[in-house]
Amino acid sequence: MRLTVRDTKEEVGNYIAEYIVKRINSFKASKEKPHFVLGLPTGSSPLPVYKRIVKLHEEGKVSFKNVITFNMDEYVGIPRDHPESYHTFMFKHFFSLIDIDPKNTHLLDGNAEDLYKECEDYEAAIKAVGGIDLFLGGIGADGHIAFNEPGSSLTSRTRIKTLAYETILDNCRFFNNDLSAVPRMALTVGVQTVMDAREVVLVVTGQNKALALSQMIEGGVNHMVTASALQTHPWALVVCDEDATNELRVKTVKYFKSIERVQDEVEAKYGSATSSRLGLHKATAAVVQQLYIISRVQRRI
Ligand SMILES: N[C@@H]1[C@@H](O)[C@H](O)[C@@H](COP(=O)(O)O)O[C@@H]1O
Repeated sequence: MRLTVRDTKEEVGNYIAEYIVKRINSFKASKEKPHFVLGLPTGSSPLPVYKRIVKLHEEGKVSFKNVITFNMDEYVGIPRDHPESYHTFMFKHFFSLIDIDPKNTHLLDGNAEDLYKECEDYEAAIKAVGGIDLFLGGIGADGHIAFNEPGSSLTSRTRIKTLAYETILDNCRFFNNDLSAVPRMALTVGVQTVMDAREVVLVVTGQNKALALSQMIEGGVNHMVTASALQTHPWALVVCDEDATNELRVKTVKYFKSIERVQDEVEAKYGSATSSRLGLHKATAAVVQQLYIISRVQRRI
């Protein structure tokens, strides 16, 4: 797992937006795999990401013509056109502002007649398009990813979940602070559904996420902090702002910042080849070799 720290939530949004746009633009469509498949979250933290992607789209720097999306979750029992439904959120802040074909956007239907079948069909739909290439996620104050509340199985798949009281309290701000108006249940992709994505990027901003961030990065893999499962993902990136680092050890933050500095040096030296994992691997190997040679020369001196 990599951690990238930026000063503000806007900078976090810009960084992730540009990262995702780069991925979409470097995707090579083929007959077998004509679409880039993107997993998406709702919440206040990803808003700066969507804002920046929309801007890049307006500037003609990215198109969503060959992108398919799957959202992480949706409340059960509120109308699709409710101002706080995740359907409304996604169309308002993203889908209506880009050139995506609405047929290519997928959201769970929290009003489906058979909610179990809805969840099974969602997993099947993800599978049918070859899995998710990049899953963008947020984190709850209790460390949940999507709506996988504490105690969720780390091998869970799309299903119905009862929301934790902490999450209901957190989300109350979106429902005019009326606790009774917040839905008590949701449909959510499982931890394993997220883990199956080829790449996962997590947006973590604000002081209220600091404890969850330290638990997911410095604690062990634990079902009480479901986002910690990402520690075992082969390609996970967490991007946070300074406020969210408040509970991390200074050493942890310094460590990840140093990794980023070295990577920047490598990229400056080896250029765009490093944007691919293979390129980065080769470049890193070359740098390691150089450092080894330098250290031997120094020892002789
Ligand atoms: N189901 C969503 C999560 O996917 C999201 O990560 C979380 C944090 O939201 P916010 O970014 O508003 O703090 O809210 C909800 O619980």
